[in-house]
Amino acid sequence: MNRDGHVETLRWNGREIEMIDQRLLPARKEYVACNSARSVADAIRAMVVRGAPAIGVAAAYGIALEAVRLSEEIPSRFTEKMNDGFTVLAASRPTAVNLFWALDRMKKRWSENSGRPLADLASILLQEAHDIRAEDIRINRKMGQYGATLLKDGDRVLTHCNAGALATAGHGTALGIFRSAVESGKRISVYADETRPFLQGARLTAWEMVQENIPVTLITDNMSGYLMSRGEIDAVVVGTDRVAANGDVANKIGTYMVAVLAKRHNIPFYVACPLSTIDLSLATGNGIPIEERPAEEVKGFRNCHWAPEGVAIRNPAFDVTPAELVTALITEKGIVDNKTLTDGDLVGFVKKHRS
Ligand SMILES: CSC[C@H]1O[C@H](OP(=O)(O)O)[C@H](O)[C@@H]1O
Repeated sequence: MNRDGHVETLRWNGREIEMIDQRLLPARKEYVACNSARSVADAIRAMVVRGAPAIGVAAAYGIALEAVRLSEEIPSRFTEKMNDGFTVLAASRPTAVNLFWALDRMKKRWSENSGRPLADLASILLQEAHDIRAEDIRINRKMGQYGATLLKDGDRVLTHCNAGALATAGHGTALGIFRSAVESGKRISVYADETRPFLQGARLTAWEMVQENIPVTLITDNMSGYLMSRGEIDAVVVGTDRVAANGDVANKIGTYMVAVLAKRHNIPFYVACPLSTIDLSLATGNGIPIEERPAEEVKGFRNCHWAPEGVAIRNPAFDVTPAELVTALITEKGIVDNKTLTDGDLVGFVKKHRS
């Protein structure tokens, strides 16, 4: 646990970045140490570390550690091998824009200091990774404060997948709003979709909430419509991996279904969205790359397979919710309501607030 008493998704041990192996939770909480771009890329692809902001932080450390390693071992091939490091990290997962945002920020830091001795450059890049990690926690806390104003005492709030401390450097985005609401004295209760096939909800969100005694009820993905129809859900709050300029939202597969059901039942559908997750280079959600993950993940779970051999399998890991279904984006700079989104004013909001 870190100073805030929250789980420490990534921690610096003085020479490597350690990250919780989220494939093992909740049964086991174990850290994996990474010391290079490739080892971080492998951890991202295998979902040792997952969640858009956490992926960005991990990638930043992957670049910094690559610089440290190359400056000590093969300084003569520093530029060539650093570019290889950027390439392997960029290829690890396609949907979360935070990965590319972090890589761009590290590349900018590199170019600003390219004339320095390699050891100094490596130190500067390592400090940049530390800063990205610390900023992420601050951003999540600001977002949490804004989002908590949208929840009422006693609200029953549904969430999908895990947008918690485990998906970030700490506090979480959607779950950060829940934590901030509880810190402000609101007695909310969480309904967590199990989120097949990787079970981020059943394994990670439920674990985070139970750890902190925030009331949480686990449901299967096909139960949310029933609970909404019975008036048992007051709001939905989810995270996101990439938001297009028009407000279309990419998030874990199944989010779109939840958004359609929320609209049908007049339940507010909020998206916790750091500015770093907004991709103004894409006009609409049609341009967001959707990761297709291994069929193995759908056949069963871990060593228990229930699908017959030979069956065809699809496994898109994300879907896109159109802006018209989004009640509001909750950012660290304030709340962007649906009218702003559908009027096309998200671009202006981002340009005004993005430093
Ligand atoms: C706060 S971003 C969390 C976001 O990332 C998850 O995807 P994955 O577990 O595959 O990395 C999911 O879309 C969450 O909403």
